[in-house]
Amino acid sequence: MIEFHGHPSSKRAAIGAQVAAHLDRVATRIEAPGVELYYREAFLSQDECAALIALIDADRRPSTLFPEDAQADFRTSESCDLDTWSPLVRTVDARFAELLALPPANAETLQGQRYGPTQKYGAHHDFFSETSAYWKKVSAVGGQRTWTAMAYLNVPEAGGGTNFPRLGIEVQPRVGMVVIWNNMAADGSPNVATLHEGRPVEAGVKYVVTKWFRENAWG
Ligand SMILES: O=C(O)CCC(=O)C(=O)O
Ligand SMILES: [Fe+2]
Repeated sequence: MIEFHGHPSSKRAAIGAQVAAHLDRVATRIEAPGVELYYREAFLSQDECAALIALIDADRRPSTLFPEDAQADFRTSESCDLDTWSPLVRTVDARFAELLALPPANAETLQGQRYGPTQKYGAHHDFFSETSAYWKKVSAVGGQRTWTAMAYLNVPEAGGGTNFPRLGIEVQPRVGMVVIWNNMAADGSPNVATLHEGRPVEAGVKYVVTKWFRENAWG
């Protein structure tokens, strides 16, 4: 099956190599065929996780999809953009940028997400498809999404892992742990092997925060 989502890019290839070299020093690599995937424990403290959960509970509403045209049962979680001016969010934003050694200006607004029982985020890519109707719009504002960093704020009683079906890897939530991956292949083109899903929560609730980095300054 041919899945074309975009062309190689020397700029994105360079971002990939530079961030991976940095993460090799500050995070742990998960062996994954053809994908740069890392984790780091205790990226957020227990107190920070609890405070972020409170912010998400105050603001959450049914998640939207980007683009907005996918099936209704695909992303059933609730989510919100976290308040950029909150001191805690500013601290966490700065820590994400430092973790990846990427310019803070390239990061999208920190997104919080809550999954109750049965809720999930179906298999998707975080990169934008250059063949999509929205590509023109997003490419003018920040360009392609390169790296994703997602931190777990709690551990659900059952379910809720982050599954990469093409890698045969399912990451299990741990409080304060961050998972980081490059959505681009080595040549800077969108990497379909990064397909991933938030598995349904079977019992309890799951909270995460996600940071998506663009190739250029965003917003
Ligand atoms: O909740 C998860 O495990 C996955 C979330 C995700 O894919 C995202 O925020 O882009
Ligand atoms: Fe994702």
